[in-house]
Amino acid sequence: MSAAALELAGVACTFVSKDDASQRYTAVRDVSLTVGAGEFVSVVGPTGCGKSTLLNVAAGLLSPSTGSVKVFGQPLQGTNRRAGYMFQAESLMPWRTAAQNVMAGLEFRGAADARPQAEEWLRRVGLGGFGDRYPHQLSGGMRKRVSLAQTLVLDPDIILMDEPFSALDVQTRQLMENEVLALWAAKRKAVLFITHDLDEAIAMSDRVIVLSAGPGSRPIGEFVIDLERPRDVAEVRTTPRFVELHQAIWNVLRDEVLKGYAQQLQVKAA
Ligand SMILES: Nc1ncnc2c1ncn2[C@@H]1O[C@H](COP(=O)(O)OP(=O)(O)OP(=O)(O)O)[C@@H](O)[C@H]1O
Repeated sequence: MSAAALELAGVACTFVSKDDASQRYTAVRDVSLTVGAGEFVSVVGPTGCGKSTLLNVAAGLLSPSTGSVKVFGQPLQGTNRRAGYMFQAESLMPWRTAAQNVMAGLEFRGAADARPQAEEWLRRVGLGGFGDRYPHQLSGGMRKRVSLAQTLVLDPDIILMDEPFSALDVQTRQLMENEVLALWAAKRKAVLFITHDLDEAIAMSDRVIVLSAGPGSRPIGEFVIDLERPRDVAEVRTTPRFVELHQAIWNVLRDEVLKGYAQQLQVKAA
């Protein structure tokens, strides 16, 4: 059997306060999860449970306190060079045009054809002809498309996405989700997708992993999403199987979400 694209085994992450080393917080504990080559896996969980922490571990931006990370069977050391990232926050350089933003990573690699590749990817994400615009001259949805092109132009084998569309309005978000699915279907890269939106997770994924509330979050449920592809994220939500899956996953997630909110309220009150 070929190795998984990404494998986290027994991962725990404990953060130690800079001011007081006795102050420790274990965000995640005993996390084992895999993403197969070409598989689309989402992780859902209550706010603050450690979803981004796990994505940072997969990206090699954060070393786990215990446990191991393998990328296509090889232990991960340093940043994950097989992966591309798309985060929640705006990642575009405001002083560069859309095309120059998309080209940046290729230029860094010394690619001679950075400009035509960037133009081609802008076209694929529906922004052909917008390459000369600066980020402030684009809408939020368009900027996300540029970010998507910026990630995909590097042709990563693994795509790590942390709530990439959470800042978008519902319609733009659904358009972007469908575009990501179409691009994913064409290239079949491994995707680890973090979201707090269960509908989005089900509509997009092959598998949904549910994390418990923190501290010490860990996977408490794993669901295979057997909805037919290709999917339209808006239409698939109306199918009986989607509703069934939603109910089954929500049954596991509901209590954790309530715990997560209760903890946030305690932190605020303290
Ligand atoms: N560098 C850090 N130092 C200390 N604590 C941290 C650090 N990074 C994350 N945490 C804590 O670890 C927990 C998990 O954070 P993380 O951002 O991974 O959660 P999340 O599930 O992505 O949250 P959200 O759904 O709100 O985006 C939180 O309680 C957070 O405060």
